[in-house]
Amino acid sequence: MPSRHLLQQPSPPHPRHHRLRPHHHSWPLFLIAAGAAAAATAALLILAFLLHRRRRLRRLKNHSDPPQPLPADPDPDPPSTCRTFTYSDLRRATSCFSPSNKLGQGGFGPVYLGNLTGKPVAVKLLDPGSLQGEREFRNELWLAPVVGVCDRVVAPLGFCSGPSGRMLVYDLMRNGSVQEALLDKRRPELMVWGVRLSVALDVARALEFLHFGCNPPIVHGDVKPSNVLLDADFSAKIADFGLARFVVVDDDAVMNAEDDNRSLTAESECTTTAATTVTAFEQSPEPVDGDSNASPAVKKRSASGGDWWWRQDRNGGGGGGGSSNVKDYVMQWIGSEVNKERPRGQWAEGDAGPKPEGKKIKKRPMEWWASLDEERRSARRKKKKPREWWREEFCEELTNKANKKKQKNKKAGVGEAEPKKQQWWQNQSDGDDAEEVNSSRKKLRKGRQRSSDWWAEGASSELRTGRRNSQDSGVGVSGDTVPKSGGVSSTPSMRGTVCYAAPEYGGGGPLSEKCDVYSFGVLLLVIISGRRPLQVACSPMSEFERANLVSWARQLARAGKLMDLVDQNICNLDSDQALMCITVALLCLQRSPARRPSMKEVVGMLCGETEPPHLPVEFSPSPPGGFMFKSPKKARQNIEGFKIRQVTT
Ligand SMILES: Nc1ncnc2c1ncn2[C@@H]1O[C@H](COP(=O)(O)OP(=O)(O)OP(=O)(O)O)[C@@H](O)[C@H]1O
Repeated sequence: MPSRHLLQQPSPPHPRHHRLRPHHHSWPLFLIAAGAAAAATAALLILAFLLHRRRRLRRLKNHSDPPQPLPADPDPDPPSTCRTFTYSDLRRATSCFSPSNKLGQGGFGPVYLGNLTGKPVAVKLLDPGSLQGEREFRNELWLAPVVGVCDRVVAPLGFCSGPSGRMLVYDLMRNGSVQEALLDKRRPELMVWGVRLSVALDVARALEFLHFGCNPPIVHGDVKPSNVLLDADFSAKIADFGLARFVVVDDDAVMNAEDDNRSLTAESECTTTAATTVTAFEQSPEPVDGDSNASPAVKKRSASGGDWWWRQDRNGGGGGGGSSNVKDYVMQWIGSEVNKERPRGQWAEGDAGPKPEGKKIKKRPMEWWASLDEERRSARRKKKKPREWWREEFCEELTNKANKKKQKNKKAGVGEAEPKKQQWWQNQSDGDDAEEVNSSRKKLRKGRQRSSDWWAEGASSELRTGRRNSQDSGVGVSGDTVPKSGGVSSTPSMRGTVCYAAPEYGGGGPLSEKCDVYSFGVLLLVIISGRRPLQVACSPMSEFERANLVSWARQLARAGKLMDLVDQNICNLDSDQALMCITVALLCLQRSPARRPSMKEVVGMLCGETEPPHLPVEFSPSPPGGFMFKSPKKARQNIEGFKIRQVTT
């Protein structure tokens, strides 16, 4: 029989229970740890709440009374000529940005009428979060001391930059912009020929100053009626230097261009290859050069435009304010915007400087993200033959759509209508052998071309690429349906404004002085005709050909009826001057930048100081009967005859 002692001994714990049950010694530790964790979480929550509350209070305080002085600003130092204003100064000046004081709305933001101790001013308010406005703000400030010396330019008097917002202050131009005065309000003062001519001449002189009176030369980049402001006596001044750039001549490119020029024929159109442009804050301006005939040699820099920018940043700024923040800013901009908007390669090769060779550049996440799609597409394109790629991209989608439509029709009991025509793209990808399909496709293409020609001819290629563009951007509806005065922006993209941007610039070429010349040509036609460059007609088809001002002007030139362009409402018209102005405009609108005159030549022609201009060959009236001669001998005779007639007339 077992002893009592043995019976009372506890049985050994089950191994599983032993593992799961906490040892009775660890209980207090466990409780302490749990308590500490709970306390830490509570403390964190309270801290987060307090921080949030403090931030909210600070934000509210900022809105009611902005702090002064301004906090450390990452922007370049403001130019000495510009005054610094506080938010309260400008709020008071504009009666708390009262809607009744609103002068207009631009891509930058709204513009308000203000009164600074008796001086009337215009206050431009930067829309918060606007990248475009941010860039323009810097550009305007940087250029103010350079362009402000010219009395045909509206430069900022001062600025405000703080957590409450950014603002630029300008002299008030009492008669608003040419867009408003001429196209919207049709001011009677502008119905006098002499006033229109003087407006055109003022703008031409302002551009001449930018191109020849500044060193390095400045390209405005966005010449259009809403950027031409009229003061009390209708003198015109050019404004808005948000897209302006310095022209920097690239040494290496000059050498190459010189070499190239030796081998090029007289037809060469290569004048701008040696120059590149940089934004104002990428290059510190030099004092205005008194010599307005600065030769290209004077304009040369020791480093190329792109190289200069790169080096300046590596050295951590210098050059009068180019801080490393500028690079960060530009890089951010490139990452987020340029990849979307700019044609590939321009920034990488032109403005952003050379890439270090043999080293794979590590992309920032944002840049990588922006370029991912493009890379993937180009890799796919490389692997596949063009037709395969095309089929994959488009035909499959079209086929799917057609199949869906077929199924829908079947369900609805509708017979298949012209199946072959519907699926011409499938035939295309299957070998291009169906005669019928080919002809229908040709017809389609032909039709498309015809209707788009007039559009493409005058409007910038931006229109064709369908990028973000202005609301009015020179486009109007025929009749009197005009935008409400002062309310419509003509926001430019990063390549100028639709209808005013030179075709080579909108299409991805470099920005040069000749781009301004082209835009001036469009502006001149607008001033003479008193209408927008693109006027969408609602009425008869005869209006259709007049819709695009530039191509209509070209047509009229070929038909020898240029005077049809002149605004019927103009009084005291001087027909000779009007004809001369239209001819100058057409010279500026030549497709080849090299053939366009310089702004100096334009001023000379408009003032009557130089030879009256001749119509460019591309716009000369067609010879009677055209050039469709059957016999080459007869054709030669007729052409010779036409040439003689042209010279004598
Ligand atoms: N200094 C000024 N004096 C009087 N009115 C002005 C002045 N500056 C601008 N405005 C008015 O404000 C409007 C908007 O100007 P802003 O330069 O911001 O935009 P925009 O040129 O019309 O368009 P975007 O900025 O897209 O080029 C102008 O059309 C003009 O009517």
